[in-house]
Amino acid sequence: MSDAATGQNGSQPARPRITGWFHRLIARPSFQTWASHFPLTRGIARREGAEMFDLVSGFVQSQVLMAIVELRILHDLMGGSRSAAGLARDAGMMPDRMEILLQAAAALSLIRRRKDGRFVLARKGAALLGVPGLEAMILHHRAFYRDLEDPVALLRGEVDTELANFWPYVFGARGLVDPKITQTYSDLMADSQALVAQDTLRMVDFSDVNCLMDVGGGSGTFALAVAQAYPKPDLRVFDLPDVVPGALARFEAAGQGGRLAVHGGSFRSDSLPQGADAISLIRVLYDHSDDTVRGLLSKIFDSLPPGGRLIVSEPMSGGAAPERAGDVYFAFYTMAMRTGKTRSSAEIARLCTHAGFVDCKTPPPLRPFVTSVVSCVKPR
Ligand SMILES: CC(C)=CCC/C(C)=C/CC/C(C)=C/C=C/C(C)=C/C=C/C=C(C)/C=C/C=C(C)/C=C/C=C(C)/C=C/CC(C)(C)O
Ligand SMILES: C[S@@+](CC[C@H](N)C(=O)[O-])C[C@H]1O[C@@H](n2cnc3c(N)ncnc32)[C@H](O)[C@@H]1O
Repeated sequence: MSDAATGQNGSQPARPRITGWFHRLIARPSFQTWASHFPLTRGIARREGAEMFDLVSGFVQSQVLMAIVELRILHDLMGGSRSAAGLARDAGMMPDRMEILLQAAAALSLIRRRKDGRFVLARKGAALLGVPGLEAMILHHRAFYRDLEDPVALLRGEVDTELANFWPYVFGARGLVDPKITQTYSDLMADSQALVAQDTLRMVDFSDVNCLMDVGGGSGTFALAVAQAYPKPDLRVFDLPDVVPGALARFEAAGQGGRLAVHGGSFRSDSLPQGADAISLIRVLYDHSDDTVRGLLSKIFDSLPPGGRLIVSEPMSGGAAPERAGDVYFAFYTMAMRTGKTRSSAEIARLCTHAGFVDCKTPPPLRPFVTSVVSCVKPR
């Protein structure tokens, strides 16, 4: 069969001829002009145009958001309406420049422009303030923007990325890093865990679990969310030795100290303790290479009893059905980190099956930009 019939690499079926013809037609400026006027096609043409412009200008929208967060405009508006002149004075900026920023934020529905010209908070801006850790996450995107400055060079592996150094724990480098900086990462990770824990708990039932070990459980945010949602299970957190004391402190502060045991170690070099009948991996696999993941899954398999359950929860690629959060944001984020990758639920299920697990399940994600879940079982 020719390449035209099988696709260039022989693995994809060829596109029907009609599609190529159709795409050539759509790519013609004269057709676009016609379609933008013809009553049956003008709605689609305008919508596609607006979507395309959004794609083209998305980076400016993100920078507007960055300025709004850095200048704490949403916090200011929480106290009531403000004028551009007043906010400009506070920000050390010319009023006409602040007006440009506020007008942009209003166009993005973060704030609202009143008839008298003053600005007030809009629902989206208020909601943003309530998402745990989101402002800090937006501010840390400065490093990500710099890594993305030349995306082709990034894809070719020619960029010495800043994100590769941003999360030092990934290679267990905590001891080498200023404790204040380490605390910043831990806070960002713990805050951004809140929504992940919420969605995971809505997708997975832990009521029959006697002992859950959260591997790579950080400062215990997810383990504590499980403890607070379910009275029965004992909790364990396995993480690097410098990290696990944070989990003990979190459980103590929540009055749940008696339910947690911690294990300091590295899942690269140490075996995992036995005794848990369920193990969770929350935002762990996408930090690591396939080799590390294979080794970790095999250690988890060995440490679980027959019938024991593994729950993986992290943002995932859409795989056969590409998806914005996983395939744009998280895929490029993990690529810039250079240690791991964003995998689809099918890829994760394959790795779990390879380790010996069966009965892999993928519940429909509630918010793919927060997390997706794969769960599986060690055969009895
Ligand atoms: C009462 C009446 C009349 C009306 C009410 C109307 C109503 C119900 C309005 C709804 C308002 C509302 C409650 C909105 C809620 C919005 C929420 C919850 C939005 C949540 C947004 C979450 C976002 C945008 C999350 C973004 C997460 C990011 C960017 C995470 C990045 C994580 C990274 C980079 C992790 C890195 C870890 C590593 C290093 C890879 O391992
Ligand atoms: C992205 S964080 C996720 C933390 C937590 N599960 C969450 O979702 O917030 C990855 C965690 O894996 C831990 N980790 C990385 N390498 C590890 C290793 N070799 N052994 C044990 N834990 C490790 C890190 O310390 C960190 O707490």
